Amino acid sequence: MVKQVVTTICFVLFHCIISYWAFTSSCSIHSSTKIIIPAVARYFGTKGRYEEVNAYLIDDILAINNSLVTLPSSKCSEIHLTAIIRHGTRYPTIKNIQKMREFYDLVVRDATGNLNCLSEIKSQWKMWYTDDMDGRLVDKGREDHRHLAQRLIKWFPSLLTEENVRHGRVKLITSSKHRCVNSTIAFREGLMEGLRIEAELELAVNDALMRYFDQCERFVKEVENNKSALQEVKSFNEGPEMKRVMEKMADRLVVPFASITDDSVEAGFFLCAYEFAIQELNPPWCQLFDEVDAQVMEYAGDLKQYWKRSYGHEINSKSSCILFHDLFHHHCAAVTVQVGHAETLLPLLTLLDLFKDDIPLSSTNFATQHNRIFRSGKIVPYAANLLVVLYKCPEGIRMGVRLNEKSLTLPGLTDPVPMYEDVKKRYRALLEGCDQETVCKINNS
Ligand SMILES: O=P(O)(O)O[C@H]1[C@H](OP(=O)(O)O)[C@@H](OP(=O)(O)O)[C@H](O)[C@@H](O)[C@H]1OP(=O)(O)O
Repeated sequence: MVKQVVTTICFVLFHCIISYWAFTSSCSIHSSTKIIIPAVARYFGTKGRYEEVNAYLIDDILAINNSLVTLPSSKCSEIHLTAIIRHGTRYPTIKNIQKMREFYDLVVRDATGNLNCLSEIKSQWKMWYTDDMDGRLVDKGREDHRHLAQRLIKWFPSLLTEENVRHGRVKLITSSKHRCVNSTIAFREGLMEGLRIEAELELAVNDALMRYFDQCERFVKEVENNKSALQEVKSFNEGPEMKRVMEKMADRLVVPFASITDDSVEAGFFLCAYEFAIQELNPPWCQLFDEVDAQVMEYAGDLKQYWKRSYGHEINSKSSCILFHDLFHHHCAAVTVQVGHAETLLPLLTLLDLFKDDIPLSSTNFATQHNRIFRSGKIVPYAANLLVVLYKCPEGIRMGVRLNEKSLTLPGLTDPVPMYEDVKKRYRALLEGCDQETVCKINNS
């Protein structure tokens, strides 16, 4: 009898353990100690965290990884740093909040699937995003910039100094958008905290430099206001890969296929991405996508960036001529920090011929682009940063370029820290041309 009671107790205990594990493993997963990263987090594109690009930061947000950076000889000293930085983690824009709300309402109203996550979405999760959030910076975004400032002090201790701050040799420039202004304020706070000082440090709004795309008439006419400029994106969203994602979503929710659109699956993917990026949760929304779905969603996002901000149209990169020239015009500052958008960085990186695949991204070659170089989540996650350093060496001035705190070798050059003169030779055509007024002029021909 005793043996039977003991066996029963063990069986019940075992069943409880299994069912607890099954529940947590199939839905939103909270761990009291570590953040559980959604399996699809690497596919969030421009909605992705900076930590997904530099995973060592997850354990120590102030760590710097010297093995990722190539320095010139120790006889060289840093004389100038330009840092062009995307704002930190933000809320969704209003257009996406509205899509997310619509999808949430559909799931709550119509979904009858028996996935554990669906019951969590229907019984626990509440739509908390409101239109007024519209792309504003979140607390995590302030942290992104505060921490980046403190890491840059560790990377450049001879440039980011109390003396340079107090003598006006550190300049802060920002886009007028609230997420950029607030990121720059957070960056400044991180700087003061890292240097352990309190000092006056003005920030200057400069949209001609940080939002040049708004003022480039040819870009506005030929891309921003021209729906056909993103035809590849539209075709992909209407194509077989996206259709399969939509079908699988309808099957998981057990709703009519016709009620799931490409906007629905994008909204669901954004709910997953934003819940993780903003609250560091692994939300039930992420369980509605498998890895293949996530790769398709990532490619749709990359197609948008490619055709609207990068190699898709020449004017995309040419619209950044003003920022390109500014990069080679060394203000009297020791450090220039410029805070903008993904669309501030991507055209400039394109103008420098960086992240260029041999085969253009199109609506019909997803299957062969799995190993593409152009992955927006790797290039411009939240707080992405392009660092251009000038070094004074016995042999002359050298230039080092880093993206997201990793050294980059400029295309056409072999030295990871080339002579400045060689860089200027490599980009001579742009330095002698690439006149903003000329390239942005609408050809009335
Ligand atoms: O899809 P949304 O509305 O989020 O697109 C945003 C841009 O976000 P991104 O596509 O880069 O994730 C936003 O860029 P950000 O760097 O400021 O986040 C951009 O400023 C905003 O206008 C939206 O871009 P769109 O091209 O107008 O859709």
